[in-house]
Amino acid sequence: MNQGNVVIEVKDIVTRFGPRTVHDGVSLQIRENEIFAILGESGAGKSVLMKEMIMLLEPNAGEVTVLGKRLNGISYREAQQLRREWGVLFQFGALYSSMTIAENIEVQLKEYTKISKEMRDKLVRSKIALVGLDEHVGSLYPAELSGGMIKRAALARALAMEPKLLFLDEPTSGLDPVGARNFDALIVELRDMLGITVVMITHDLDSIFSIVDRMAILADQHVVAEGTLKNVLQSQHPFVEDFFKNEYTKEKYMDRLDQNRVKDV
Ligand SMILES: Nc1ncnc2c1ncn2[C@@H]1O[C@H](COP(=O)(O)OP(=O)(O)OP(=O)(O)O)[C@@H](O)[C@H]1O
Repeated sequence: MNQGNVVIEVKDIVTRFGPRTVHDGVSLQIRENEIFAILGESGAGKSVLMKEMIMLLEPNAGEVTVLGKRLNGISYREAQQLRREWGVLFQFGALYSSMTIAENIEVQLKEYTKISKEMRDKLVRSKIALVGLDEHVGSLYPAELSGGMIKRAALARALAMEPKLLFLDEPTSGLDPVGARNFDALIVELRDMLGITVVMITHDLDSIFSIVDRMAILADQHVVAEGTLKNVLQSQHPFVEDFFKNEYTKEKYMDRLDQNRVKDV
């Protein structure tokens, strides 16, 4: 597995909304082929940071570079090209309710490519299979699917353009424990099979302990810890202490914490 090249670089980002400063010099690097998590308490600016990576928001200062392209001052043409390189799974699936699952998956293929209807149908079928859904799901509407199926359908849509990067906003939230672990396994499988890089916002300790390669902790307008679980656990920042070193976590994940040999845990 190649986990060398930096595919996303965030450098000294400052983000303000009116008088509120959300980021005040946020920097991090995400490498090719890794599963990278953004952690932090509610309101820490995780979603805003992800939106800045996918050009839905612009920071007040600092630089974001994605796949070698600086987003500051990027031309319309380059921005459109870059948008094809990523897929995004928003927190609540965000499928179009008036379209079937197949039509939802087809949206970007229609918008960004000139491929024939027959080929689009083939691609849609292959994406539905890729995320582990049954072929007939393509003709159903979002309202006819369970929460877990909606997540998978939204993932199929995010993968429609065969992106290099996959952004996931709390992918396992709202899923039951079995569904959440199955979804984690799917993310790993897709990363391995497709060679993509995965960036996810998560609060899910099971995901963090089992599938995440590296992570960044956002707090106090900064990245207060970044790296592998082992690196992050060395931090004594109050968020890290509360999130990873509380009694419940220590008991439930004793093995993983022991493997990472953290002092005072
Ligand atoms: N478009 C916007 N306009 C004004 N304020 C915003 C906007 N987007 C986000 N904010 C503010 O920025 C802060 C960070 O929001 P963000 O959604 O990034 O938090 P988060 O870390 O993702 O939280 P959560 O875990 O609750 O989703 C919040 O105070 C939010 O109200």
